Amino acid sequence: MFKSNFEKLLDKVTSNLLLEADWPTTLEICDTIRQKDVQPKFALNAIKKKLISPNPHTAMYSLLVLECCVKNCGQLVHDEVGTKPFMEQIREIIKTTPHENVKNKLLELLQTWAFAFRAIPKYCAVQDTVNIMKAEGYTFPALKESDAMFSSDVAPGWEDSDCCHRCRVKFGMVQRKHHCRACGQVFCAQCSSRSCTLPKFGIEKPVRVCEACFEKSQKPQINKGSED
Ligand SMILES: O=P(O)(O)O[C@@H]1[C@H](O)[C@H](OP(=O)(O)O)[C@@H](O)[C@H](O)[C@H]1O
Ligand SMILES: [Zn+2]
Ligand SMILES: [Zn+2]
Repeated sequence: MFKSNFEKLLDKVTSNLLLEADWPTTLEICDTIRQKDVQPKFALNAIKKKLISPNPHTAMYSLLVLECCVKNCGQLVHDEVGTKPFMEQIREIIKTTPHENVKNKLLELLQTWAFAFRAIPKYCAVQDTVNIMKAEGYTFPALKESDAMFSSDVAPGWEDSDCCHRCRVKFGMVQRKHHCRACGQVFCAQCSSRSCTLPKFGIEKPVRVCEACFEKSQKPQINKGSED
């Protein structure tokens, strides 16, 4: 049966033969999500399936993948994790998992995410879940605020418009829309014919960018270090 690169990587990092977490491959999984090689919803469903594995290693390693994705993939993953349905599934797993360490780690993650999302109303389902579970008598470990610092930029969402952001030509049957992966704006083919990698967004393969973002990518990065 055909398995996508993402699924192969996920099988690899959640193998019950592993003696310790395979962090390089776990980070590679984050990259496949950030590069949009895999849809976040699909990725998270696959991770959740591993989370309910009867094998304690598989379950725990998949939890480390989930933690890493939330830390490194930004809004792409937060938009899935911060939803009521996902939170209900996490609550269910906490109630039913036979693995005590998975249960404790999930409680820790819930609290960390609730703190990290405290100023983002659309993810209020996370704090609501923590509150409900506290009311149900679950005890949460002490919060380590350092764990709630989510790093890394993620490419911006795509804007929509009926004309090119640069030359204002109207889109139609002939003039097709295209998106710049660097700024997320919509352009005609002529204004977005270039491509380049976007390492700051974890995009290591050349993707379509607009003229302005291409020019920016060609300038040497102004290093913020001290002038030598
Ligand atoms: O091919 P179309 O039917 O025009 O559809 C467009 C392409 O999928 C574009 O991909 P691209 O940016 O990689 O070109 C995308 O940016 C647009 O939003 C879509 O409308
Ligand atoms: Zn244009
Ligand atoms: Zn751009």
